[in-house]
Amino acid sequence: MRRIKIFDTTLRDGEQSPGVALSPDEKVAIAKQLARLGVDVIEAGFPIASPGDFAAVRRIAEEVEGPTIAALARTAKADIERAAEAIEPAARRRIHTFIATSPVHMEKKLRMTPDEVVEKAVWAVKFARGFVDDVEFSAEDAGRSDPDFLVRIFGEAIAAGATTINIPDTVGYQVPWKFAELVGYIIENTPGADGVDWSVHTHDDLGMAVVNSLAAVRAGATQVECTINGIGERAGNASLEEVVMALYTRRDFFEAETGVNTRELYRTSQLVSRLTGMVVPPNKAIVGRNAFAHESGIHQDGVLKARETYEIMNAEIVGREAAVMVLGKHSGRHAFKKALAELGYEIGDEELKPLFARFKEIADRKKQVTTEDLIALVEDERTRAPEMFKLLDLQVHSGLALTPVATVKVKTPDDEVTEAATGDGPVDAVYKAISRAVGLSPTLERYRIEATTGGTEALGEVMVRLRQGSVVVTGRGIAPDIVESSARAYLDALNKLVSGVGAREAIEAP
Ligand SMILES: CC(=O)SCCNC(=O)CCNC(=O)[C@H](O)C(C)(C)COP(=O)(O)OP(=O)(O)OC[C@H]1O[C@@H](n2cnc3c(N)ncnc32)[C@H](O)[C@@H]1OP(=O)(O)O
Ligand SMILES: CC(C)C(=O)C(=O)O
Repeated sequence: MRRIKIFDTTLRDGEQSPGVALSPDEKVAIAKQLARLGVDVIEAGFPIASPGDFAAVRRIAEEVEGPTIAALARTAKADIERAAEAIEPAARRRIHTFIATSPVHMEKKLRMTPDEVVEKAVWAVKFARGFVDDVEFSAEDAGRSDPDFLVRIFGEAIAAGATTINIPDTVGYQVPWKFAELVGYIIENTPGADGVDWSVHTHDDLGMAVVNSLAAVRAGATQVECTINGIGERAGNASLEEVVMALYTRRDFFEAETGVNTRELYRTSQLVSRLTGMVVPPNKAIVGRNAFAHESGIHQDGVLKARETYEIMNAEIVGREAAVMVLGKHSGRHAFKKALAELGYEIGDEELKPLFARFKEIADRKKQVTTEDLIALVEDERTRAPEMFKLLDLQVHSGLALTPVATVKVKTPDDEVTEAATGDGPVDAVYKAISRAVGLSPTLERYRIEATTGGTEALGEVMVRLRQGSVVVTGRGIAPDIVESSARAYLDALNKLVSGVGAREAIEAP
């Protein structure tokens, strides 16, 4: 196995994400977690950029043990001196100096000739070597640079004392085949190539940062520069967790390993997301909320039978809880039954049928069916009386300047009856319309509504108590729409009243 070094630049290139500014305390907290994660190098910042950045790099150099602490510097005297001063307390320290090598950058931005660029690079590497033994040289925009010019400048940088050579695809222009070709060509042709680490630093402008880094590893790169959650300038950098887990999961192919403790990946991702305020998309590989969740029936059934049918990694290996089954409109009977069994409900095939049908009805109207929804569903179904009256349709009009009016269609033992009524509120109107339809008007003694979970997505669970003479019944109804759950609860109670199921004598107050 080849050992690939992980160079984390969350605190430098990651912090270049628009809208992100970390305080020194926050940077130290992230750096300590990166050390626990086991990265080889932490690029702690760009000390010349600001007094705050200098202070953060300095504190990381003082307080964080384990990884090499690197600081970025242009090929400028003041930058290199400031970087050297900032990392001075670290046990292992690196100065990372860079200059652009693409024609457009040299001509338009730096306004320098290629010869001047080479001269500046050589000078900077030698000057940095005066402070530290570990110097990284990067050819900014290497992805759009002439390969032979890169061979030339890298050869000279190595001769000047650079110990790591970085090939950045600064603007995310590369594609894996071409990038692998470029990296392979450079390593093969640069004098002194064997004595240094070969690094890549890729950006995600075309969504290829990770795959370009992996292609470079195949072509001989020994270090990958990346960030937690893939944050960074513009569309971001190669995501550390994706690079690491790709190398780990496909070690059969890459024949390479990193020193990262993968079980710390999720925790690190959460910390970076919290402190930077950059939300991790739910579908983000490895660390997104859905990365280890299964929603569809066929997948859930497969995973229940053998996890590896739909999982290429265990969630635990990246520090997350085991894969979760999310119940929704695509779920099937196997996952539904398993979820109920986990809640302690022994459900036979006969009972499963109507329960599953109602679950699908609810799931069609609700994004996710929660544990609380399931409990309410089973309890509702189990205490249900034979359906003499069944709700077929319901329409309600209400508003600030409208008298609420409800129209209901109810199936009775003999017929389908449609009735309408007005009321003090939409529920009152519905209850009056149902009473007319079924020819019963018991007293509504109690009405209670609860949301099964928080949020506007919750199912509304309604409980009503009706009284007719000395007989009392309670009814329950649940649905995503609270007027519908009110109607269902009322009809459930009416069914109990006429069937006698669950009916009891009222206890009169003395
Ligand atoms: C690809 C990357 O991600 S590189 C890192 C990018 N990160 C950052 O820029 C964040 C921190 N940057 C900063 O705080 C500021 O840009 C500073 C402090 C570095 C410089 O600020 P200023 O002196 O005001 O210069 P400004 O940023 O406007 O322009 C950059 C200057 O550096 C020069 N420059 C750019 N890269 C290099 C280099 N590698 N070596 C030497 N000079 C360089 C530019 O040509 C320009 O010089 P000029 O003023 O002679 O035209
Ligand atoms: C400084 C270099 C490595 C960089 O960030 C880039 O080229 O994107």
